[in-house]
Amino acid sequence: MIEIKNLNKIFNEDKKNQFHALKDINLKINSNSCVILKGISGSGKSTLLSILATLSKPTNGEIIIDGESIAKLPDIHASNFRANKIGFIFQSYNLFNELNVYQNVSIPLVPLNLSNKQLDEKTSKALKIANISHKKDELVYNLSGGEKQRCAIARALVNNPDIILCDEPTANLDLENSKKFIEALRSLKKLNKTIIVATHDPIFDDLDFVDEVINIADGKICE
Ligand SMILES: Nc1ncnc2c1ncn2[C@@H]1O[C@H](COP(=O)(O)OP(=O)(O)OP(=O)(O)O)[C@@H](O)[C@H]1O
Repeated sequence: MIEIKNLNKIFNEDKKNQFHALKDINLKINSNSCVILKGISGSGKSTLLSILATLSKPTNGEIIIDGESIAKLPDIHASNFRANKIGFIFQSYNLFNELNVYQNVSIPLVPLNLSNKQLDEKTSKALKIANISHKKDELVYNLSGGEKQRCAIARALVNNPDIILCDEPTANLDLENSKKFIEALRSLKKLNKTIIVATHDPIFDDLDFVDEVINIADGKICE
């Protein structure tokens, strides 16, 4: 269970360009559920996801994930938390073009100090689930958009995280690849992951495996 309590994010606090991006957010997200966080550009979706991923800290408020308070974790604990619990799929994939698919997918395992055998087993499994094993030796630079997305899915899965966060995952995909991404999400749901997708893409409307749609506007949750 993810509990968000009275969460606020103010950028550039006390400066002329201060901006209140998240305003008193309160949410409960059940484990193994798939939630769509819907809102127009600039509504605060990415800000909320990056705080949930411990990639940035809130100005105030609490986030409790499976009983652990994560909002103010010191950086070293935050990176351990991420390595064990979180898979993140970014809008722009955030892959290293000059590395091959296998190398990109195995990156989140580096902090875990695994043996080569364990590293290979986990990486191969993630490549298989994301249906990108056949390109494992290819440089990411040479992949199509849909293949880059599948590589990003494999990287998000490689540490077998409980929680998968997706930020505008279909923004750079055509309709066919967007539909394939939806089917990949459906499979992740069957693997009992908790999935949060931030999007304004109508393709996520009315999906049978989505448990809840949360609307966000101007940094606030709309009831
Ligand atoms: N580092 C920052 N400094 C100042 N303002 C910021 C910063 N990051 C985000 N913002 C502002 O916070 C608001 C919310 O941004 P956010 O990226 O969370 O929106 P979003 O809903 O994800 O938008 P999009 O769909 O376009 O990605 C925006 O107005 C943005 O300009």
